[in-house]
Amino acid sequence: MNIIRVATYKDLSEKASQILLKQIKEKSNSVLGLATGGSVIGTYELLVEDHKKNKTPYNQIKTVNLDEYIGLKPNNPYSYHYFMNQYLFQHIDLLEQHTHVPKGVSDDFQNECHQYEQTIEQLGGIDLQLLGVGVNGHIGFNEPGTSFQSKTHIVDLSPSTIEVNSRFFNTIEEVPTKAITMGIQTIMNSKKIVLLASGKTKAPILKEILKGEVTENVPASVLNQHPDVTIIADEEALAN
Ligand SMILES: O=P(O)(O)OC[C@H]1O[C@](O)(CO)[C@@H](O)[C@@H]1O
Repeated sequence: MNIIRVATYKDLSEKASQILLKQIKEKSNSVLGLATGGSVIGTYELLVEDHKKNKTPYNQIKTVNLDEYIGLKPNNPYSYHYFMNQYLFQHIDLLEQHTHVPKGVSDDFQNECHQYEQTIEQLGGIDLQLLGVGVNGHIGFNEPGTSFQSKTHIVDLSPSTIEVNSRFFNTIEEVPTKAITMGIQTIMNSKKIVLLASGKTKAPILKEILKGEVTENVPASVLNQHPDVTIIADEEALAN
């Protein structure tokens, strides 16, 4: 595991955007695995700024997102589809048909999960997967106890996740209790992984991950078994 220590969230976003831009420049048809949540907003803002200034092309880039809340349509302002359009997709020349976000509304979720895995396979796999990490160690919405062999599946969100993510909703009651998420095996099949950890709330879980012990109680600990993981963490997240 390669740990890049930075001072602030701004520096973390700067570093992450540089790594993504390097990937895009080296492989213009890269398949990027994308995340949502607070950790990645600064990175997406810098990619948009770069595109406006330097016209970095995204027209051959494909994207696959980690997760989506069950019950939220793509046009719901609280959905991850909406998040991605708001913070990234609508500001760059990425083709909509090249973006893939798991469907939060479907009459056959088992098929949706299977189709999502098929999509990733047909794209040739993920070249670079961007991750945040939940305070309980979740990656995507893979909560503690999720099998390391899991593929895209439906999850019951943990109380901790519902509580923490309620900050993006009006009330905690509005937070969906289920989600569709890439599985841990799906994530681990990515060629490269970049995990962002910012702020003091992530210090305890980051310490767990960096211990090196691999346990399904800490989903992100599985990254210790991946050949090409970069963790970008700021001082607060690395404070013991
Ligand atoms: O970056 P945040 O908002 O701390 O979220 C961390 C993780 O939690 C999720 O938002 C799921 O709750 C992931 O998509 C994200 O990587």
